[in-house]
Amino acid sequence: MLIGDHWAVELDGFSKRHAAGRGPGERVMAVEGLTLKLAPGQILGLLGPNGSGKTTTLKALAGLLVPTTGRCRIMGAEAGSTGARALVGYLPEAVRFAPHQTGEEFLQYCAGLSSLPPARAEARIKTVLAWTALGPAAGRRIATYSKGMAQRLGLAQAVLHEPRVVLLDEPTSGLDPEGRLALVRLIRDLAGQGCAVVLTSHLLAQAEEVCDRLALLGRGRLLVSGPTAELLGAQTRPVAGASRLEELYLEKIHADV
Ligand SMILES: Nc1ncnc2c1ncn2[C@@H]1O[C@H](COP(=O)(O)OP(=O)(O)OP(=O)(O)O)[C@@H](O)[C@H]1O
Repeated sequence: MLIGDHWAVELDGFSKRHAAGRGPGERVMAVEGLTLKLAPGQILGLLGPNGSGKTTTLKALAGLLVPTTGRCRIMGAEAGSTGARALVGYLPEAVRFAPHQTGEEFLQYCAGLSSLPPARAEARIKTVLAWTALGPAAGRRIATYSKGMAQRLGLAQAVLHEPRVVLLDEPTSGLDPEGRLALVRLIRDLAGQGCAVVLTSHLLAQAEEVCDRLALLGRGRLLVSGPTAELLGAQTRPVAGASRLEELYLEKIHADV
């Protein structure tokens, strides 16, 4: 399960309060006391209603937010440290591309941000363009890309520096079935290469199919987590028209009032 003595991802009592206004008392408790672990090569689906703390958790793991309390670690390194940043790749929910740039220029820019040496940058850009099937479109302006192509480019930037942990915020949202399938294949491929993947999604059927483990958040707190097969195997109450995961989701969210 572990590489060395470390989990790929470890959240230990992670809490985050966001400042919601100018006053010191105006705070939003986005995540409260979240403890989770993920081994290399596993895919974790972070689920929950809007505002339940999924993006806040990913941002903390990416080192973009400092925990209010608790710890977030990537392969044993404190999230946000130089060591952890080199090991983690992040695809935000909405990537902001400069539309005048070509796909290749965008990746060159990202390689610069990651301080990849020129020869390694060139080789990695070639590899990720081929991996995401964007090679033929590499010289085209991003403004001309379909949403599926833009999302694959976003994934290409997330893995450019060969991270061991990849964080994906709603990676297949808004994609057509073919685009979704292409992303799912790439995500599985990453796990097959030994990466730990944490993704958020509102698409329960897809999460059920793709994720080895699931964690359901409600109002910033962990409602249930575990291996997908185990969680769904315990779900026996039949609800007409609902999948086992939809059933579990609704049961836990409705109980969290
Ligand atoms: N920068 C911020 N400043 C203040 N409050 C924030 C900030 N970011 C998030 N929040 C609040 O924290 C809570 C959790 O938000 P978060 O974006 O993590 O939820 P989410 O589960 O990712 O939601 P969604 O499914 O809509 O993407 C919400 O109440 C949100 O309004």
